[in-house]
Order: sequence, then C-alpha cells, then structure tokens
Amino acid sequence: MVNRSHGKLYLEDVLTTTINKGEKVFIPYIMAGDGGLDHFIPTLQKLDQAGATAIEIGIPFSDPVADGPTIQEASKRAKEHGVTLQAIIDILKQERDTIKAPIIFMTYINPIYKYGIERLMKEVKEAGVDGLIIPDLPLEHLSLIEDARTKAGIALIQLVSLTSSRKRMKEIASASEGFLYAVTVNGITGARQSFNEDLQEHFNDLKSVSPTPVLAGFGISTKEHVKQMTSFSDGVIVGSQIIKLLQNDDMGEIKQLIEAKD
Ligand SMILES: O=P(O)(O)OC[C@@H](O)[C@@H](O)c1c[nH]c2ccccc12
Repeated sequence: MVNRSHGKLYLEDVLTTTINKGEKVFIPYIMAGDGGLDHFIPTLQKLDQAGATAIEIGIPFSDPVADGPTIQEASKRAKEHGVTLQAIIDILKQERDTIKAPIIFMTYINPIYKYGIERLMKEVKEAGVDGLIIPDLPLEHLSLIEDARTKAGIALIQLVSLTSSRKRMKEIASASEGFLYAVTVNGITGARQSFNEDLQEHFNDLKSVSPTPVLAGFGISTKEHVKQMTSFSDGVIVGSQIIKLLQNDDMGEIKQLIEAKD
C-alpha cells in the first residue's frame, strides 16, 4: 500500500525539516535487486532505520555510462538475478509504506523510454517514488518528460559538475527540485582517495545560487570524507561504498558513516 502524499513535496519537506533542525542530509545509494529481489525491501528498511534521510535507488541497466566498476558490477549482479524495472515498481507498490524515507530513482533515460514515459511517471507515482535523477537527460531535453512528470508531481533532481560555467550553474540550480546534486569529482562514480582543494569555494558558489539544499556526491567513502563534505554542504550521497558494505551486510559500518554527518 502506498500513502498518497508521496512526491516532490514530501522529499522537500523531509530535507527542509532535517536541515532546519541543524542536521545534515545523508542519502545512501543502492542498486535495486543486488543480491536478488528478495533483499530489496529488507535493505531499504535497514537503511531507513539506520538514519538515512532519503534513499536513492539505481535501476539495473546494461550501459551505465556515468558509473564506475562497483556500480557496474552491482548492476550486472541485479540483472543476473532477473531484476527488472517492472518488478521493482511492483514490489514497491506493495511495500512502500514500510519505509519512511523519501525514495529517489536513479535511472538513465533509455529504460524510461522503453517503459513508456507516461506509463512510467504514473506507475512510479503509484509506487510512492518521490524524486528522480536522470543523469543523461540534459536541461535542453527536459521537455521530453516534463508533462508526464509534473502531472505525477515527482521531483527531478539536477546534477551540476565541477566544470560548469557560472551561468550554467545558475540555470541548473534554478531548475533542480528537492535538492541540487553537486558532483565532487570529474569522472565516474566510485570511491576516491581525496578531493580537489577548492571544493569549499565551489560549494559556496553553488549555495549562493541554489534555491534548494546543495548535496555532495561521487567518491565519498570514509567517515572523514563525510565530515569534510558536510562542513561546507547540506549533506552527502554515498553509493559505491554503501554497495560494498551491503555485500558484507555490514550495517554497523553503514551506521557509523551516517552518524559522521553531524
Ligand atoms: O558511487 P559514489 O561514488 O558514491 O557516487 C554516488 C552515486 O553512486 C549515486 O548517486 C549514483 C550512482 N550512479 C549515478 C549516476 C549518475 C549520478 C549519480 C549516480
């Protein structure tokens, strides 16, 4: 069963409430169906209980161009388990109300096309999805999905890169809903040793133009990274490291990563 109040407003409400309490946001990313579809809902429930502010769910896809080896392999494992977008939506329709945290789908545009844009927006709404990240859909092509998406009331989160011009930064920040996803490295997803030294200045620039919270993602894998990033952002998104820890069922370490945010 799905509570009707899911969507853009719910995501905004949860993030604003968190930040207004003086807390930071932590969004773990998982690959749906890594380890089999049976693990999907229990994993979401565990992350919800461990203090995730929201949860980003990746849809298995054969050509994940923005992803490094950890997420590519997770995608391959999920596909080997026969996990499909349809199955993910169907199971969420049943179980969504057992998870409090807002849910964000991360998918490339191709699976959305294949599913049918109108049909997908309608069904993800019914499944209680609150936001979407579509990394290969630039601002110039938003019109492809906008009618169906706004009708469904689902937030579309925009990614901004380190190399965007000031003008572009502003455009992306104004278009983003829920939060602004600030990519902290040049390149693909996956753990990094260290980050560029002028990140703080970059985040100050982003915060000055962004109407929504500014979250840092890509390469964050240690408690020290979480602390560093939350010192100048509204919170973090952690993917590859969460996927590795979930493979070992290491919820203790995941909790510690989440707790490092405040
Ligand atoms: O895995 P990392 O380096 O922690 O990065 C975050 C990330 O996994 C998640 O947000 C993500 C996974 N695939 C993406 C593709 C594009 C943008 C974002 C993502």
